[in-house]
Amino acid sequence: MSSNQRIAVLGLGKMSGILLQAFLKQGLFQPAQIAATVAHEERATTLAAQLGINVSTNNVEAARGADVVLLGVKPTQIEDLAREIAPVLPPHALVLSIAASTKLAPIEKALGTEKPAVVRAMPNTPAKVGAGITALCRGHWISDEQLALAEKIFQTVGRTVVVDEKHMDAVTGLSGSGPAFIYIILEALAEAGVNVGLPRDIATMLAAQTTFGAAKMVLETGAHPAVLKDEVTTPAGCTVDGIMELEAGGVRHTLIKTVKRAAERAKELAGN
Ligand SMILES: NC(=O)C1=CN([C@@H]2O[C@H](COP(=O)(O)OP(=O)(O)OC[C@H]3O[C@@H](n4cnc5c(N)ncnc54)[C@H](OP(=O)(O)O)[C@@H]3O)[C@@H](O)[C@H]2O)C=CC1
Ligand SMILES: O=C(O)[C@@H]1CCC=N1
Repeated sequence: MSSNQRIAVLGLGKMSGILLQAFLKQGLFQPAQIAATVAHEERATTLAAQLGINVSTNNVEAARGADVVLLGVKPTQIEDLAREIAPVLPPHALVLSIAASTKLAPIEKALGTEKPAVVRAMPNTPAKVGAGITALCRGHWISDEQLALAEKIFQTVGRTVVVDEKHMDAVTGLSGSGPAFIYIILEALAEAGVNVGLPRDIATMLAAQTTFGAAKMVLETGAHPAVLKDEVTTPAGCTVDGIMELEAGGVRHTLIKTVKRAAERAKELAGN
């Protein structure tokens, strides 16, 4: 970003905090280009000291004249926030909403200008280590250049994929919420390692690296996961006995229901 462009991060919570720290670390924005807000004064003071940026509780002042605005508040707060900042946003401002559930149309309507430029994004917390995935969908008046800018911003924290808005709740259930599901699976695998006699730190490292390695195999070979699974499964060996237990435990059914429920919840949250 050029040094005279400004970003406002409104609602500097867990997810937008991860993004902002990555932007700073990668040099996408310098501290002087950033203004952020939270709800509570004492949190604003702490974050300003921690991050060396301007953090306040004043959304209007933070958004005034901003080139890029990242909305990081809860889904039910997005429309009010958009209405609050609408009068001070320059016509060219690119608004990025990371809220689950809240659709583009009500955000565009709340901004009220003739052709507001809004991109909806669903990032995830592995962004913290540069291994995030962000799904983006373009608002009604987003130019190719603005979409490219949104992609560039989120590519500082991992991969991006552009989807139709109709897929955003499904994305939320799979990759937005997904890290939490994987952590539980990882924790259970580590517990399993402890159960068969491994020290906990070694069990956790084995579980995490195995998960990472398997994911990297899928991403880099492009092979179907079932083909990769077959490579591991020696006839009459150990793996197939393990797989029988996994299937008896209904892991597929449980994961399908898990993502389905999270995606349904994403439909409900904002109430639009
Ligand atoms: N956590 C995740 O993994 C992901 C979250 N999201 C989305 O990100 C959004 C935030 O979630 P998350 O980061 O988990 O939640 P947090 O509760 O951590 O963040 C919400 C932030 O909004 C601030 N806030 C509340 N009201 C206002 C206001 N009126 N003006 C300015 N700031 C305000 C809060 O301030 P204070 O700290 O002072 O209370 C808080 O910092 C949600 O819409 C969620 O759907 C999207 C993808 C992944
Ligand atoms: O739990 C949530 O609602 C948010 C959206 C995806 C991840 N966290």
